[in-house]
Amino acid sequence: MPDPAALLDRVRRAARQEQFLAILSAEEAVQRFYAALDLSPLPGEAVPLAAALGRVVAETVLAASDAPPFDRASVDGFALRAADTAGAAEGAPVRLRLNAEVLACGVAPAIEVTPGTATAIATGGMLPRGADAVAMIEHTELDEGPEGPVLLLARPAAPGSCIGFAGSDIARGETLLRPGTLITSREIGMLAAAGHGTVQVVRKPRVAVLSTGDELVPPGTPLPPGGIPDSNAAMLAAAVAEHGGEPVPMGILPDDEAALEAAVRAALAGADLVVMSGGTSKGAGDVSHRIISRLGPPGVLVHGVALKPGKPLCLAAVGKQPLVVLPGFPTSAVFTFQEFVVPVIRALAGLPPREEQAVEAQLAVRLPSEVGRVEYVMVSLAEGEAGGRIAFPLGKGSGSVTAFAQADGFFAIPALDQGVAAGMPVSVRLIGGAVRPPDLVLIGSHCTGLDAVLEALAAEGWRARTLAVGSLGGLAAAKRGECDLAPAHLLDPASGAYNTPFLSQGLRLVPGWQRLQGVAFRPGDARFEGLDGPAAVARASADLSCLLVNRNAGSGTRILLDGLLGGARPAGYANQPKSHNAVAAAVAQGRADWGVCIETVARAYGLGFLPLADEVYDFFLPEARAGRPGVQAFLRALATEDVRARLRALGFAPVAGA
Ligand SMILES: Nc1nc2c(c(=O)[nH]1)N[C@H]1C(S)=C(S)[C@@H](COP(=O)(O)OP(=O)(O)OC[C@H]3O[C@@H](n4cnc5c(N)ncnc54)[C@H](O)[C@@H]3O)O[C@H]1N2
Ligand code: MOO
Repeated sequence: MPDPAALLDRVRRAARQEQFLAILSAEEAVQRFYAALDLSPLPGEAVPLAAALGRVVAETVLAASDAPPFDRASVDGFALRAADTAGAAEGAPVRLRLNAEVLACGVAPAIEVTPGTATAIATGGMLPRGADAVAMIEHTELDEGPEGPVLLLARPAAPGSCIGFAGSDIARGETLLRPGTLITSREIGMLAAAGHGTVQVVRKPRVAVLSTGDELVPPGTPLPPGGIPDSNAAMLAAAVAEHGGEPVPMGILPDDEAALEAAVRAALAGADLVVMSGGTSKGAGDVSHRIISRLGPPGVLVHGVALKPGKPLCLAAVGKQPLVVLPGFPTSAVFTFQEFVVPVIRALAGLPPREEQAVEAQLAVRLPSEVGRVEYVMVSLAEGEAGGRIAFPLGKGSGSVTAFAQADGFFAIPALDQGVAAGMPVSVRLIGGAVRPPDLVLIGSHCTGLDAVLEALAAEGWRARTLAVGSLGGLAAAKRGECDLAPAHLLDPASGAYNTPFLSQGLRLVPGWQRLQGVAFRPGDARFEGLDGPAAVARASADLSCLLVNRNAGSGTRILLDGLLGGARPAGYANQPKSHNAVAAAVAQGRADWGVCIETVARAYGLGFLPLADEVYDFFLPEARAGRPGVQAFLRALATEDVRARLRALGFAPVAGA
């Protein structure tokens, strides 16, 4: 733990200092970085075929042998001379004396097929000298003559018939594979057939992966207070392998200059490329900077790029060896890795540039953007009413670990634009290849009960996509025809009824289940114990020391709570996470003292629970979408006793007739 005075000093120094080199555009950054590197494929190495899968061919491979290696029969039958069979007909078969050998596979023929003779041969058997055709066994009969067995053939055989000629598939010396070919099982089969036991492949670029940060712990180990699992290193190592590199995990380094410098030097010595993450934007960033400047020219080439996510990206080189410091935020790290580092790894690995694919889509909601940086927005794609695609921003910031993983793609908002209006066309670059539209799109409120229905659907092979945007957001999407179902729990204060009052033309309501909303608090908290729900809300909201964890605007829970608060703004009101789980977690961890969530979730976190409302969770269904197979499957699943039993087990009460 650094002492507070040292920490303050570090903060002051960081604040004084010019943090970034001149901020470059992404294009300028790429140009400056790549110009300093040698991006030709690494030298080749011979590997046995068994180890060649996924490798890249380093040099042109010429076939070492013919395939097939000799003329061979392509049917079971008799090797013979075509000229002998002229005039053969039903009723007037040609008679050929059978030679005393049988040419099974792997048998070298010993007897020449002379005029008037034939030799029995198996599919794949080596053609004997003298023979120039093979007759299928089905077209022959055997007879016994004075000099032994005789073949009767009732139809003529053309020269070359039923023969696979040597080298007809692969000719020795023919080009089999060219440099840059990715070796799959198919290439391996060809290599084996053409006489190769090994193949020259591009050496995999070794990519050292280092994480920096005192807060990081290896994934899967218990988190100390303030600890964060090192997800960047795990993700980066896998991404390195996905693009033909060999990850060299170097572990987690504390924010300590000497240790970091030693580790970076070791990484440079043992790898072709060094990728670090974390500590690029603030105090510790200076550390990386100072270290890099001591490693040798040219050093830092780029620090600061006008894009979001990824502004603090640092691109450097030692000699021609690339060294990259990615921002610590996971989305920023993965995004900048994909954009700036993947092309380098692929080039060194001898792989062609990654194929980029873009699709046009309509932006579902208005999106503001900061002027001055190109902003990349991660989106989920859904099918619109007219068959077009709709892009929904995931709405997760650079600190999210899920945004990149869950997005179908991203689009760019130019640096000088203040945002994009809803309904505008955007060009979405796909992540991870083509998107197969889901069978079912649900947009709206999330409920743990929904997982029970979707699990049953998944078991039948249906792929559903859910976007949790809150009940009101879902209702709006349903009205615009952008989803198949909009799960919602919307209370109409005037009538006290749920959901039905919000129906409009073109929408129908599919009954779901009832669930209990209430106040969650830590058991034993005397400020709540023994009260009923509404009394607890009244008391807690009047107590300044009692911290609320609120919910996001537009969520049904927020509407319920706002109704109960009647305009009051208790302490903690600005803390507005997006799920029941996040509310329960905040209370359980003591970051807040109370919040509103469903009973099932409160209980799962071991919290006390004071009921507020038995609310109804239903599904708005756009009429135009009712006939879709995915929707029909959903309705069927919802009605099965299995799903209803699962819902009851989770603490939900399925509505009769649902
Ligand atoms: N005063 C300023 N603050 C920040 C600026 C700025 O310009 N001025 N830039 C912001 C931007 S933009 C980004 S992006 C982040 C990047 O910060 P760093 O690269 O310095 O990263 P850290 O501070 O070390 O970490 C940020 C965040 O990410 C978590 N992290 C770090 N490494 C990992 C890892 N291996 N696995 C998972 N998570 C990791 C770390 O715990 C922090 O939560 O800075 C903004 N701030
Ligand atoms: O540029 Mo930072 O990467 O926005 O989060």
